[in-house]
Amino acid sequence: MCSFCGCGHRGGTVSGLRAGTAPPPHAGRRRPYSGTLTAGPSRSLLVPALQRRLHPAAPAPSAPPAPPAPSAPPAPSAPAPSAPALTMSAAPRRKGRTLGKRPPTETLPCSSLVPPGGEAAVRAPRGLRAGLGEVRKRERNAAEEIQEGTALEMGGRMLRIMGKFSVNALKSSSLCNKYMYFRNTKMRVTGVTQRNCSLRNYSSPPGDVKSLHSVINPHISRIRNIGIMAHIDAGKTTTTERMLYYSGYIRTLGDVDDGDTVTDFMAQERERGITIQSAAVTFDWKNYRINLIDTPGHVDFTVEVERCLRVLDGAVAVFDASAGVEAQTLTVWRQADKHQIPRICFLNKMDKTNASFTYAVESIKQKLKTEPLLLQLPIGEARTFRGLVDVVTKEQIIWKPTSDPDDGKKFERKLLLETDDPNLFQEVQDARNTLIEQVADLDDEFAELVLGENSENFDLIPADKLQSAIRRITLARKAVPVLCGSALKNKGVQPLLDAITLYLPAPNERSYEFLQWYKDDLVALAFKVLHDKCRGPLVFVRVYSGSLKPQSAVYNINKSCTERMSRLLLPFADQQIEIPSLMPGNIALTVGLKQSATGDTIVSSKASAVAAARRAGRDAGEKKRSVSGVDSLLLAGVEIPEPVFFCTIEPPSMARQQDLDNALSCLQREDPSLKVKPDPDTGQTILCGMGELHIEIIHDRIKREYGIETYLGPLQIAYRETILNAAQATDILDKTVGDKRHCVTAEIEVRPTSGEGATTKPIISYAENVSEVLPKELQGAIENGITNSCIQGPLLGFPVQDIDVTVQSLTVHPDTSHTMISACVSRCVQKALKKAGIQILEPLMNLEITVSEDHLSAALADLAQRRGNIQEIQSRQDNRVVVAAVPLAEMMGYSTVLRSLTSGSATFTLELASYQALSSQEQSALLQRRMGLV
Ligand SMILES: Nc1nc2c(ncn2[C@@H]2O[C@H](COP(=O)(O)OP(=O)(O)OP(=O)(O)O)[C@@H](O)[C@H]2O)c(=O)[nH]1
Repeated sequence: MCSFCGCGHRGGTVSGLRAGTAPPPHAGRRRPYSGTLTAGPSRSLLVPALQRRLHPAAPAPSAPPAPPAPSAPPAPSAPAPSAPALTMSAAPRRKGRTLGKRPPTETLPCSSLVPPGGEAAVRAPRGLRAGLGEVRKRERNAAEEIQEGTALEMGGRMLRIMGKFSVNALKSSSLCNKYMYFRNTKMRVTGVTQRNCSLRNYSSPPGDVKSLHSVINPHISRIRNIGIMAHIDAGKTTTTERMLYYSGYIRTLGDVDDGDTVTDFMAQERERGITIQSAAVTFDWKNYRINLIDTPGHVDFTVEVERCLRVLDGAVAVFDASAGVEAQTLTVWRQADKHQIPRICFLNKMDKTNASFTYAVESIKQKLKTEPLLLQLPIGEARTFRGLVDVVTKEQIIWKPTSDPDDGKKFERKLLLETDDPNLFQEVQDARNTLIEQVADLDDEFAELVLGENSENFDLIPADKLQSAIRRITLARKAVPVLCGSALKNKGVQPLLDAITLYLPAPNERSYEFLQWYKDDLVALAFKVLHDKCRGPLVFVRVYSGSLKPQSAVYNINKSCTERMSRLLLPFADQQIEIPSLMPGNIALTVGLKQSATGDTIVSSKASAVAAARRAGRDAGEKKRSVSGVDSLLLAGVEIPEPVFFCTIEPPSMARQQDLDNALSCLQREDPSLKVKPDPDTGQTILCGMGELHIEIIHDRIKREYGIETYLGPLQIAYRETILNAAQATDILDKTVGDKRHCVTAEIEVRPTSGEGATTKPIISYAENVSEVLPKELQGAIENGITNSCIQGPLLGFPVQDIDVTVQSLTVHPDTSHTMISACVSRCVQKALKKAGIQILEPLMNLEITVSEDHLSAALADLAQRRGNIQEIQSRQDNRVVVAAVPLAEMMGYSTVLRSLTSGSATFTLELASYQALSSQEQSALLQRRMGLV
């Protein structure tokens, strides 16, 4: 039994659960798991089970000995088993029968595909690999047993069987000539060959020094809450995967291109090779606890990045060393500035042709306007990149292919001597002197040291003093340490991990103003919600003060409700471990919180919130403020930008509308940038998103995760409306409902906002004669009416932006309800807006295209046809970067066009810049289109 959800899934509880965030294997997603524990222990056995794995030598406490499983994978330290490999043939399968002549069976000798002991060559097409679950299911039905670690050849490709579903040792005779199906492919096992296949043996934390206490609650000074952020494809996920590997939490390296990394666990992520959802993983590195969040790089998921930054104490900005600072890097860098997050830069992809350390550093200086501290220098570049020199200690770190596979675990670290490489030695010497001068300029304490006894010889300055000064500077965000490496080639990740622990802050080194009002009471922020089919919503929380305990009630300030949390889980690499408490500074998953959504503040009780509100009120000089009125008590939520695309979404039949509504509300809790609303005219459900990819992914998730095949209407642009002139209107509402007469007379003026803004929140003011007599309780009803009328503009129903609204006069009959006041005010504002003359605004996007010189003119010519305004053409190594402003309406399906224009060599990013007015012809053409006249 699955001990998490109580469903019938058989398999290890601890090791059987997926990466950080995913459901158990039976949920049908994600790769299968190796089962170091064959039968799921009960909840109470979780901690002892963990203890046993941490101390493998210790006898199991009271659990009955598990029956010997013939297929159980070896202990982590044991050599990989020698498992037989299957050879299969593939034939197309259509509607349940094979059409035409069966293609000849091709049997390749396994040895030609899998090098001895080599997993590296076992590369299956992503789709096929994702479909192994299917193969496995068929296998089970056919009562066949395949051993984990088996290599399976399919269509001439070798596939690894990654799940554990063997009972008997593999017998070629019993498998040969049996058919299996995968999607439209019928496959036959034609041979079984004994081969060594290394196992991906997940989630056995190294059983060496860690005690249970350190696993659960490390000292706060040893916690690092870190995010990995960058432009799309810079290598965040690859770097994260290496970190998990070197810290010992996964046994084999996953690969983005193969779709088997720990943090990219959604089917869509694995198929597309991109990160869509941030994933939180916890691991330990040299006695430090690292809670790491891998964030998406695509601009459509910027909100996801921002909400993660909210709970981070530090970040690693990853760069493609051949491209330097790219468009999305700038965006996330600004977000990190906003949240005052200390950062480290990691120049990745140093192995790439065109990689240039100097170019990347220069672009950090120029574009990010920050001071880079070069803590490392590369040894070689591009193909010759083989290691780095630590500028602080003057040690060279060289990765030599000493092991097979060359996983980068082993490297040589020794002092760089002049005799080793005189040029490099001089370069390092110069770089160290420059670094010391930079640090001395930024840190007074270090300056004293440099100017004192060591002024004559910088070589005498101890490395630890320099490191401490670099730490202070990084924490104060006066400069950023820069490191380099190649995650894919397994170089530079261990020094990066060291730098994270050395230079990025612990939670107690960050200051949060709100903590003073809570004393030591619990304050936590829910920063991510996932829906697990079995366990319901899983809410990721970060604790700022106090402690969280399972089976306890907590109070959600945003939702004003008390909720019960049933369990607390640590997302250790790709498994979730139940813990008895969560201390300040730490991040964990909670089970049981049904109401909490992303961005909600959680405290221990309502009384605690009220007490904190009172203290905050006292501080602000305002006594007796209500809890709801104390915004400062809520941890700053994430600003969600307005979506730029929308489309209608329909279920396959009316009977499934309820299911669709439910799926959408779950997805909205996970993703606050997704907006869902009914169309006021047609009653259809409208889906609003941040981009084409965002909506496509949501559509796909509804199908895969909720089993609803929905129909999307054409993708449309979310325009905005504004007014051209000031105007005034009067409205009278006089209605008798029952025995009550509701009577309101409102006179309201609207004006275009004078300042720069692009805000859809109207600025509300009251004429002096109104504000003097207006009872406080009516103010809410009036402001509701004004805000509601601005949500849907009078011309096309788009939000109205940049307006000032002044209530000139208001007369209210004593019996009038607040709803009637709101309705009258809303109608009055609509009247005034119509009189003021409506202008439609369209989203204007910042477009950045990276294109080779050969295709530049084709891309520019195409932009000219799209009303594009080219602002700049920069050089980036051998490529050109075109920066332009283009209306979003012209960018539909642009990726396909650009791909064909540039033979797939160009890339682009699109980001909302502002809203610009449509010309009168464009506006009338749009009106006609919307009315269906053209
Ligand atoms: N040559 C080279 N390629 C790399 C390196 N690191 C990552 N890559 C490749 O770059 C591509 C993108 O890698 P990811 O790790 O998915 O990048 P990412 O930043 O996580 O991407 P998103 O999450 O989609 O933004 C993959 O094809 C990787 O194999 C590296 O050090 N060198």
